[in-house]
Amino acid sequence: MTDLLRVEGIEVFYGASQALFGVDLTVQEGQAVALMGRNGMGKTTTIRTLCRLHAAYRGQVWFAGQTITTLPSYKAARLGIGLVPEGRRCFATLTVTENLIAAARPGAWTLERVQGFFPRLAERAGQQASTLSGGEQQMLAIGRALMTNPRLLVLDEATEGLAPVIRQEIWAAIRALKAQGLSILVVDKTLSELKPVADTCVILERGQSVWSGTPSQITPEIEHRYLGL
Ligand SMILES: Nc1ncnc2c1ncn2[C@@H]1O[C@H](COP(=O)(O)OP(=O)(O)OP(=O)(O)O)[C@@H](O)[C@H]1O
Repeated sequence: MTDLLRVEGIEVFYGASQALFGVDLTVQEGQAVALMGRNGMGKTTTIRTLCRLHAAYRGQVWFAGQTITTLPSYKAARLGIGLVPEGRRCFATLTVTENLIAAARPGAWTLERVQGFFPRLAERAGQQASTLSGGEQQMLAIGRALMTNPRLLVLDEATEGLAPVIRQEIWAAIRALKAQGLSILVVDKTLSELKPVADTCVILERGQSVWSGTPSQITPEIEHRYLGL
Protein backbone atom coordinates (compact mmCIF):
# COMPACT_ATOMS: atom_id res chain seq x y z
CA MET A 1 0.00 0.00 0.00
CA THR A 2 1.18 3.52 -0.70
CA ASP A 3 1.03 6.46 1.66
CA LEU A 4 -1.67 8.93 0.66
CA LEU A 5 -1.06 11.30 3.57
CA ARG A 6 2.06 11.58 5.65
CA VAL A 7 2.42 14.05 8.51
CA GLU A 8 5.85 14.23 10.10
CA GLY A 9 6.81 16.10 13.25
CA ILE A 10 4.42 19.01 12.87
CA GLU A 11 4.61 21.77 15.45
CA VAL A 12 2.00 24.51 15.55
CA PHE A 13 1.61 27.74 17.53
CA TYR A 14 -1.39 29.93 18.30
CA GLY A 15 0.42 33.23 18.77
CA ALA A 16 3.03 32.56 21.43
CA SER A 17 1.30 29.43 22.69
CA GLN A 18 2.43 26.10 21.28
CA ALA A 19 -0.42 23.63 20.57
CA LEU A 20 1.39 20.85 18.67
CA PHE A 21 4.81 19.56 19.74
CA GLY A 22 5.42 16.89 17.11
CA VAL A 23 2.60 14.96 15.48
CA ASP A 24 3.25 12.04 13.12
CA LEU A 25 0.60 10.13 11.25
CA THR A 26 0.17 8.26 8.00
CA VAL A 27 -2.92 7.31 6.03
CA GLN A 28 -2.37 4.70 3.38
CA GLU A 29 -4.50 4.51 0.24
CA GLY A 30 -7.86 2.89 1.12
CA GLN A 31 -7.20 2.95 4.85
CA ALA A 32 -9.27 4.47 7.64
CA VAL A 33 -7.25 6.08 10.42
CA ALA A 34 -8.69 7.36 13.70
CA LEU A 35 -7.08 10.31 15.44
CA MET A 36 -7.90 10.07 19.14
CA GLY A 37 -7.18 11.79 22.42
CA ARG A 38 -8.86 13.68 25.20
CA ASN A 39 -10.26 17.20 24.83
CA GLY A 40 -7.70 19.83 23.96
CA MET A 41 -4.92 17.39 23.00
CA GLY A 42 -4.56 18.81 19.48
CA LYS A 43 -6.78 16.74 17.20
CA THR A 44 -8.57 19.64 15.52
CA THR A 45 -5.34 21.61 15.24
CA THR A 46 -3.69 18.62 13.52
CA ILE A 47 -6.54 18.33 11.04
CA ARG A 48 -6.64 22.05 10.33
CA THR A 49 -2.88 22.01 9.78
CA LEU A 50 -2.95 19.15 7.29
CA CYS A 51 -5.81 20.89 5.46
CA ARG A 52 -3.53 23.92 5.40
CA LEU A 53 -5.87 26.09 7.46
CA HIS A 54 -3.01 26.58 9.94
CA ALA A 55 0.66 26.98 9.20
CA ALA A 56 3.09 24.45 10.61
CA TYR A 57 6.08 26.03 12.35
CA ARG A 58 8.05 22.81 11.96
CA GLY A 59 7.46 19.48 10.28
CA GLN A 60 6.18 18.33 6.91
CA VAL A 61 2.92 17.24 5.33
CA TRP A 62 2.91 15.13 2.16
CA PHE A 63 -0.20 14.28 0.20
CA ALA A 64 -0.39 12.06 -2.87
CA GLY A 65 3.37 12.09 -3.27
CA GLN A 66 4.01 15.82 -2.95
CA THR A 67 4.83 18.11 -0.09
CA ILE A 68 1.91 20.41 0.74
CA THR A 69 3.40 22.01 3.85
CA THR A 70 3.27 25.52 2.39
CA LEU A 71 0.39 25.15 -0.05
CA PRO A 72 -2.68 27.45 0.32
CA SER A 73 -5.70 25.55 1.67
CA TYR A 74 -7.72 25.80 -1.55
CA LYS A 75 -4.90 24.06 -3.41
CA ALA A 76 -4.74 21.32 -0.78
CA ALA A 77 -8.50 20.87 -1.24
CA ARG A 78 -8.02 20.68 -5.00
CA LEU A 79 -5.44 17.95 -4.57
CA GLY A 80 -8.16 15.90 -2.93
CA ILE A 81 -8.43 16.55 0.80
CA GLY A 82 -12.15 16.79 1.63
CA LEU A 83 -12.79 18.22 5.09
CA VAL A 84 -15.96 17.70 7.09
CA PRO A 85 -15.26 20.32 9.76
CA GLU A 86 -16.24 20.25 13.41
CA GLY A 87 -19.62 21.95 13.75
CA ARG A 88 -20.63 21.03 10.16
CA ARG A 89 -20.49 24.60 8.78
CA CYS A 90 -22.97 24.35 5.94
CA PHE A 91 -24.27 27.52 4.28
CA ALA A 92 -27.31 28.12 6.51
CA THR A 93 -29.37 30.20 4.08
CA LEU A 94 -28.76 28.00 1.03
CA THR A 95 -30.89 24.96 0.29
CA VAL A 96 -29.56 21.43 0.67
CA THR A 97 -29.01 21.09 -3.07
CA GLU A 98 -27.42 24.55 -3.36
CA ASN A 99 -24.98 23.58 -0.61
CA LEU A 100 -24.06 20.42 -2.50
CA ILE A 101 -23.72 22.09 -5.89
CA ALA A 102 -21.59 24.90 -4.43
CA ALA A 103 -18.98 22.30 -3.46
CA ALA A 104 -19.02 20.29 -6.71
CA ARG A 105 -15.86 19.35 -8.56
CA PRO A 106 -15.73 16.88 -11.44
CA GLY A 107 -15.52 13.20 -10.58
CA ALA A 108 -17.49 10.10 -9.74
CA TRP A 109 -19.44 11.78 -6.91
CA THR A 110 -22.25 13.69 -8.61
CA LEU A 111 -25.36 15.26 -7.07
CA GLU A 112 -27.34 12.14 -8.01
CA ARG A 113 -24.82 9.79 -6.42
CA VAL A 114 -24.66 11.83 -3.19
CA GLN A 115 -28.47 11.94 -3.06
CA GLY A 116 -28.54 8.17 -3.64
CA PHE A 117 -26.04 7.65 -0.85
CA PHE A 118 -27.98 9.91 1.55
CA PRO A 119 -31.63 9.67 0.40
CA ARG A 120 -32.52 12.19 3.13
CA LEU A 121 -30.64 14.87 1.16
CA ALA A 122 -32.87 14.17 -1.85
CA GLU A 123 -36.02 14.31 0.30
CA ARG A 124 -34.89 17.65 1.78
CA ALA A 125 -33.46 19.02 -1.50
CA GLY A 126 -35.24 22.40 -1.43
CA GLN A 127 -35.07 22.95 2.32
CA GLN A 128 -32.78 25.59 3.84
CA ALA A 129 -29.76 24.00 5.52
CA SER A 130 -30.47 25.86 8.78
CA THR A 131 -33.79 24.01 9.14
CA LEU A 132 -32.24 20.51 9.00
CA SER A 133 -31.85 18.32 12.07
CA GLY A 134 -28.34 17.81 13.45
CA GLY A 135 -28.03 14.40 11.80
CA GLU A 136 -29.24 15.73 8.45
CA GLN A 137 -26.78 18.64 8.69
CA GLN A 138 -24.00 16.12 9.28
CA MET A 139 -25.10 14.14 6.21
CA LEU A 140 -25.06 17.40 4.26
CA ALA A 141 -21.57 18.22 5.54
CA ILE A 142 -20.33 14.78 4.43
CA GLY A 143 -22.24 15.12 1.15
CA ARG A 144 -20.55 18.46 0.49
CA ALA A 145 -17.12 16.94 1.07
CA LEU A 146 -17.99 14.03 -1.26
CA MET A 147 -19.08 16.51 -3.96
CA THR A 148 -15.46 17.75 -4.04
CA ASN A 149 -14.50 14.20 -5.08
CA PRO A 150 -11.80 13.82 -2.44
CA ARG A 151 -9.07 11.19 -2.32
CA LEU A 152 -9.04 11.57 1.45
CA LEU A 153 -12.12 12.32 3.52
CA VAL A 154 -11.30 14.03 6.82
CA LEU A 155 -14.03 14.03 9.47
CA ASP A 156 -13.69 16.06 12.66
CA GLU A 157 -16.05 14.80 15.40
CA ALA A 158 -18.68 13.76 12.88
CA THR A 159 -21.04 12.31 15.46
CA GLU A 160 -20.64 14.92 18.21
CA GLY A 161 -23.91 15.95 19.83
CA LEU A 162 -26.05 13.50 17.85
CA ALA A 163 -28.56 11.02 19.26
CA PRO A 164 -27.31 7.40 19.45
CA VAL A 165 -29.48 6.17 16.59
CA ILE A 166 -28.29 9.00 14.33
CA ARG A 167 -24.67 8.36 15.35
CA GLN A 168 -25.12 4.77 14.16
CA GLU A 169 -26.42 6.04 10.82
CA ILE A 170 -23.39 8.30 10.37
CA TRP A 171 -20.97 5.50 11.33
CA ALA A 172 -22.73 3.16 8.88
CA ALA A 173 -22.24 5.78 6.15
CA ILE A 174 -18.54 6.12 7.01
CA ARG A 175 -18.14 2.32 6.90
CA ALA A 176 -19.88 2.22 3.51
CA LEU A 177 -17.55 4.92 2.14
CA LYS A 178 -14.55 2.95 3.34
CA ALA A 179 -15.93 -0.21 1.72
CA GLN A 180 -16.13 1.76 -1.53
CA GLY A 181 -12.38 2.35 -1.26
CA LEU A 182 -12.26 5.91 0.05
CA SER A 183 -9.36 6.77 2.36
CA ILE A 184 -10.57 8.28 5.62
CA LEU A 185 -9.12 10.18 8.56
CA VAL A 186 -11.58 10.48 11.40
CA VAL A 187 -11.35 12.31 14.70
CA ASP A 188 -13.49 10.82 17.39
CA LYS A 189 -13.40 9.79 21.00
CA THR A 190 -15.63 6.72 21.24
CA LEU A 191 -13.47 3.65 20.87
CA SER A 192 -16.40 1.23 20.53
CA GLU A 193 -17.69 3.18 17.51
CA LEU A 194 -14.25 3.56 15.93
CA LYS A 195 -13.31 -0.11 16.26
CA PRO A 196 -15.37 -1.43 13.33
CA VAL A 197 -14.09 1.34 11.03
CA ALA A 198 -10.47 2.16 11.84
CA ASP A 199 -7.50 0.16 10.55
CA THR A 200 -5.15 2.24 12.67
CA CYS A 201 -5.54 4.56 15.65
CA VAL A 202 -3.17 7.41 16.47
CA ILE A 203 -3.44 8.86 19.96
CA LEU A 204 -2.49 12.44 20.79
CA GLU A 205 -1.45 13.58 24.24
CA ARG A 206 -0.63 17.25 24.89
CA GLY A 207 0.04 18.01 21.24
CA GLN A 208 2.16 14.94 20.50
CA SER A 209 1.40 11.60 18.90
CA VAL A 210 2.22 9.16 21.68
CA TRP A 211 0.76 5.85 20.49
CA SER A 212 -0.35 4.18 17.30
CA GLY A 213 -1.62 0.72 16.52
CA THR A 214 -4.72 -1.20 15.57
CA PRO A 215 -7.91 -0.68 17.60
CA SER A 216 -7.59 -4.20 19.01
CA GLN A 217 -4.13 -3.30 20.38
CA ILE A 218 -5.68 -0.64 22.61
CA THR A 219 -5.57 -2.30 26.01
CA PRO A 220 -7.69 -1.11 28.94
CA GLU A 221 -4.46 0.43 30.32
CA ILE A 222 -3.86 2.45 27.15
CA GLU A 223 -7.50 3.47 27.09
CA HIS A 224 -7.39 4.56 30.72
CA ARG A 225 -4.08 6.40 30.33
CA TYR A 226 -4.81 8.32 27.13
CA LEU A 227 -8.53 8.26 26.52
CA GLY A 228 -10.21 7.95 29.91
CA LEU A 229 -11.90 10.83 31.64
N1 LIG B 1 -7.69 29.56 18.20
C1 LIG B 1 -6.92 29.17 19.24
N2 LIG B 1 -6.16 30.04 19.92
C2 LIG B 1 -5.37 29.65 20.95
N3 LIG B 1 -5.25 28.37 21.38
C3 LIG B 1 -6.00 27.45 20.74
C4 LIG B 1 -6.88 27.78 19.64
N4 LIG B 1 -7.48 26.65 19.22
C5 LIG B 1 -7.01 25.66 20.02
N5 LIG B 1 -6.13 26.13 20.91
C6 LIG B 1 -5.41 25.35 21.94
O1 LIG B 1 -4.67 24.33 21.28
C7 LIG B 1 -4.74 23.12 22.00
C8 LIG B 1 -5.28 22.00 21.10
O2 LIG B 1 -6.65 22.28 20.79
P1 LIG B 1 -7.49 21.40 19.74
O3 LIG B 1 -8.80 22.08 19.53
O4 LIG B 1 -6.65 21.13 18.57
O5 LIG B 1 -7.70 20.07 20.57
P2 LIG B 1 -8.71 18.87 20.34
O6 LIG B 1 -7.96 17.64 20.70
O7 LIG B 1 -9.30 18.96 18.98
O8 LIG B 1 -9.83 19.16 21.42
P3 LIG B 1 -11.43 18.89 21.39
O9 LIG B 1 -11.60 17.42 21.50
O10 LIG B 1 -11.87 19.62 22.62
O11 LIG B 1 -11.97 19.50 20.13
C9 LIG B 1 -5.59 23.39 23.22
O12 LIG B 1 -4.73 23.67 24.31
C10 LIG B 1 -6.37 24.62 22.85
O13 LIG B 1 -6.68 25.39 23.98
